Amino acid sequence: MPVEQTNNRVILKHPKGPTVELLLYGSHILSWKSGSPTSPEISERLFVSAKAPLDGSAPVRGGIPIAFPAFAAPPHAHPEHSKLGIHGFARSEVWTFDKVLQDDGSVVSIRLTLSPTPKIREVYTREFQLAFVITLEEFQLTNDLHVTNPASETLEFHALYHTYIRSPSKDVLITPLKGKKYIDKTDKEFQGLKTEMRDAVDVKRWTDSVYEDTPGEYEVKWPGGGVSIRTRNLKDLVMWNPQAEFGPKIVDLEEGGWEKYVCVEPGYVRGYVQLEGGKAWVGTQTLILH
Ligand SMILES: O=P(O)(O)OC[C@H]1O[C@H](O)[C@H](O)[C@@H](O)[C@@H]1O
Repeated sequence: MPVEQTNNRVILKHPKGPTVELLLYGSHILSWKSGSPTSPEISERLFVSAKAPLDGSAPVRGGIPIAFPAFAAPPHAHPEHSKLGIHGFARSEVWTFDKVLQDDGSVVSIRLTLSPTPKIREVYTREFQLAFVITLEEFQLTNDLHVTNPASETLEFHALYHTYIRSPSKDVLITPLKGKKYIDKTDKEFQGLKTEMRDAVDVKRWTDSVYEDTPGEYEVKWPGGGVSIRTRNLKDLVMWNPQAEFGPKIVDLEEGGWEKYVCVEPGYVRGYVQLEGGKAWVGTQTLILH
């Protein structure tokens, strides 16, 4: 079976060997195992902390969390987001497995959905419908977040994929961000925009940078591996790794976990997506293995 469902998980199995495993909680992708064109051995491509609870008691530290409708910590600037926790509610609600969209031998694709629940309505009063489409191919994984606004007034939101790419954080380099403006959240004295001067960005030090108006296509490289990221409708990019400076303060991050990943997070987080009543928006990331 190309798609298996248990109580709380869904597993996609590509006929060539790659798999994706996700929790219904958060529609949270926990695992993407795949070979690449240059190294056919199937291996894990995402990082999940060994200390992450996977029982739905808290958002998962690792994999691909979805931030919606607000990115980052309260206090949120948007009045409709004032009661939301960090990164909004999409990553901490149980989604519904809707259906298999495609299963033709080269592509396995499924859709999950989320609509307002009583719990969401306690903190967020706007109407919305979310659909998350996961598409697994031999060497790539695509995520499409569909946001529909069934109301008549414009819906304003952030959306972001908080992707934990398994990689040696001391060696990883991300391009092309030179010349791009960003907020350095680790710099408590200066919260204005800085300009990226580096040809390739590393995360050797504690990094929490929100780049705006980025190219939408990125290369994440390290000796012996790499991932290309292609995006659609996600104009910003967040880069995050706490390193030893901040990592030990994160209770659900395993000791030394910060050495095993880089978070490269395509999103729309500077300003809000403005979605007119009755319309839909799709934000896409595709991860392509080298
Ligand atoms: O701990 P979390 O809620 O998962 O957030 C983890 C990180 O997410 C983003 O990258 C933010 O820019 C960081 O400031 C935050 O620390």
